[in-house]
Amino acid sequence: MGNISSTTAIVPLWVPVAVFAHVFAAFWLLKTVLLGGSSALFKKKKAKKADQGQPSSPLAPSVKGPDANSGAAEPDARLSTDQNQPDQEQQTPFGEQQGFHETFKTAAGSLAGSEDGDEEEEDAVPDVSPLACSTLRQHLSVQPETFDMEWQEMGCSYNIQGTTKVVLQGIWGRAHPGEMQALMGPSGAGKSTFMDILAMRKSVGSLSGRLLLSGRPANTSFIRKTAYVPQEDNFVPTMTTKETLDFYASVILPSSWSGAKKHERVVEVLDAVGLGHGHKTLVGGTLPGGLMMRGLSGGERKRLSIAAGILAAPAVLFLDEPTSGLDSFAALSVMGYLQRMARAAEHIIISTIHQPRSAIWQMFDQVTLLANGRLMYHGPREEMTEWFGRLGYSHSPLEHGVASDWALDLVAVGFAKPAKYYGHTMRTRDDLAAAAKAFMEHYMRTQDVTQSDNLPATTLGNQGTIADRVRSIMGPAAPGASITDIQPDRGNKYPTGALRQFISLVHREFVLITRNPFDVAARCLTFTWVAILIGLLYYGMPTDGSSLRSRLNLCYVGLSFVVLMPYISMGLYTSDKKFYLADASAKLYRPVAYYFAKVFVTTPFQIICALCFAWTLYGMAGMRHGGTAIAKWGAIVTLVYLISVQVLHACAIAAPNQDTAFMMSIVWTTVQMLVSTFFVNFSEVTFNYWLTQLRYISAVYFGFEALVLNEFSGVTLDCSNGMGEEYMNFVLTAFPRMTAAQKQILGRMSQPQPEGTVAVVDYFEFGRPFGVTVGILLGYLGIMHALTYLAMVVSARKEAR
Ligand SMILES: Nc1ncnc2c1ncn2[C@@H]1O[C@H](COP(=O)(O)OP(=O)(O)OP(=O)(O)O)[C@@H](O)[C@H]1O
Repeated sequence: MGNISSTTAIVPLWVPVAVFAHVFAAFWLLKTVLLGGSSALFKKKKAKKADQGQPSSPLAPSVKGPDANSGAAEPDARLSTDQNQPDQEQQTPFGEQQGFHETFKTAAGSLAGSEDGDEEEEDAVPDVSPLACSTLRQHLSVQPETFDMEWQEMGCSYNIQGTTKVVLQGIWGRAHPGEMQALMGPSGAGKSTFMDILAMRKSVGSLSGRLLLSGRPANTSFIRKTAYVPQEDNFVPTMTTKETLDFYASVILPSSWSGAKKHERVVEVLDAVGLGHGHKTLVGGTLPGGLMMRGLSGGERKRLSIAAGILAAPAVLFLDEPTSGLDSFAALSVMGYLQRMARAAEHIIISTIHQPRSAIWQMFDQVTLLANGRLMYHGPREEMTEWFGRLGYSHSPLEHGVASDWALDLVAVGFAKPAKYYGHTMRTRDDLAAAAKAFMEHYMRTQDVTQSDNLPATTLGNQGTIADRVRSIMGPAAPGASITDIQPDRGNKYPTGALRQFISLVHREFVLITRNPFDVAARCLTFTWVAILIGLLYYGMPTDGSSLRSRLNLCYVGLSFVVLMPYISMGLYTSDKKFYLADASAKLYRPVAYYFAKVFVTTPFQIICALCFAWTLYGMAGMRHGGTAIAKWGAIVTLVYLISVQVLHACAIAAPNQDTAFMMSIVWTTVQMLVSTFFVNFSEVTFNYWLTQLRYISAVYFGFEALVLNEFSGVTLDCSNGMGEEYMNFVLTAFPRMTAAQKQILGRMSQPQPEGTVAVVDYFEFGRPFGVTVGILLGYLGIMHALTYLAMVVSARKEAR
């Protein structure tokens, strides 16, 4: 039997804990501030360097920013280092208005004025001359495997409530190393579907078709030779460009590569996309929690995406709308770097693109135009207008502008197209079908289509066979048709092992949370300040029986705070889901590596925050003295907090949106707090007693029991003055349905006695051993982790394309 000490507040506990919390938070805040500051300084220096057009390494492109072009005195020097080289880009046999040089000159010159003085603008267009590209090629440490691609009769259909919806049919084409291919079409034409099939990343729908690499059927190893750059990147805003690529290098480059080789590759790729001078620049963007962090410009960010895409030297790089969201000059800059990489490293680039400006349009070698799931054109960019001219749809540059815009207008049907603006154009699906059929006949006639086992023979000039072929192509795609060589790799999809991924993810998670001022630092301070606020209210609690109510309340207040506190982080949990799903769709790492890394990094910080709260409050209020009691209080409060965090995290992942996540969490929290026995003793519930069984899912119920036992068990409060009228009235009002026996206990306590035994533990019918409660709470936490993980994996499956 111990006594509650007559000295109340435990100063040696709460003061060091509160000081630690502030130093801890200040440390992380300072690190973040210094990081942001150095980045800002760095950016200024970098802007100067870019203005001077000084390459920082042999790989850095000789670039000119908008300012450098404004004089237009020597614009072509940049693009034609080798004056003797014939200018391929100017070969526009079918009447394009401007060559690339000329268009770029005009565009860059006109933009220069508007960009003047803008220190943020870091974009520049690289030198894409053959000499510059071959110089770059010589310096690259890794060369991608090169092969010709040929795809035949690709299609996709979905079974929707028993009916077959054909979204893509009869798509043929080819691509060669170093080539830039544009994939265009109106919205819903099937561009994403086609690109996903071609990239072997499509896992839903009935797929058909065949992919040949240098004449041989592709197998699932093809997926490792490709990279996919999505429209939206998924970078951690608080990482630098170098750290970002280091992370990608660690998870996508083969484990057999040494650290030095990976480092070399990261540096050369950053140089190649013109980011070599800003290794320490933060990526920036919106942090989970809403804070905007200054970082890369839109164009630089897109170039970083491209750098991540080409890091593993893929033979084929697929890009989804690489210029979306960029201003005109940044878009030109990004595409310039892309073209340079395609030429230098002989990547095949296949990119969806919407309404490219003239200069960008002319960077493409080949074009695939889709409409309504059909192939309208596939071939050289400069021959597209000629082809449609043959069908009677003529392009007039003066009237219709850029050929790409005109082609998109031409194949867009389903809305009024006044002849005044559109001239002779396609208006109906029948028009599209007729044009697709004509193109297929043309393609079969003019292309040396590779024979393969699954496809009927097609030979140049064999009209009968071609007609058969066309008929089969133009018919609806056979439901359920699939050819194995375009199925996604379902085996070992990851280039690195789970442990390697775990280590890389631990580093990224650490940076993600410690550099976010809303995360570690703010949370630690909030927990401590709230504890101080509550502690001030309870500071100097008496040590006799009159403190019974306060001590009991504090047990409950401590737990209710940690149950409610995770709500301030709901935004972090929902953004975490978005973040994970984007990476999962890119199949960057195993879900289990991600989950363990997340738990491994976040749990210690959560424990620190919970303990700062628990012990500051405990010490200030002057709860039961003694190391064991203090440790037990800290353990229970922390466990309930971890459970609460995990429940909210699980809700954020399982729910389709944040509002639903809030609703699910609030139901759980209500149960936690109501069925904790603090508000109503279970034996007093006469109506709907079954509801009290919900206690078994209430972490607060178990936690409250442990804290009450910790505070009162084996303790004798001095009741020599009795509890007094005030406390008696409080207890009677708070527990109106008391049994006669309970009232008797209370009556005893109300009388002045030399030493009164506190009957709180008896009243609540508490008695579970502390170890059992801890075991139950740990089990609860484990189950919540399992459910969160399950919800994560299920959500990722639902996102399958
Ligand atoms: N899982 C699916 N189930 C049923 N239909 C689908 C599914 N996914 C896509 N579609 C349909 O397939 C068609 C082609 O879609 P896709 O996303 O490939 O077009 P897109 O050309 O990329 O369009 P956008 O430019 O708007 O992205 C659309 O009509 C779309 O509604």
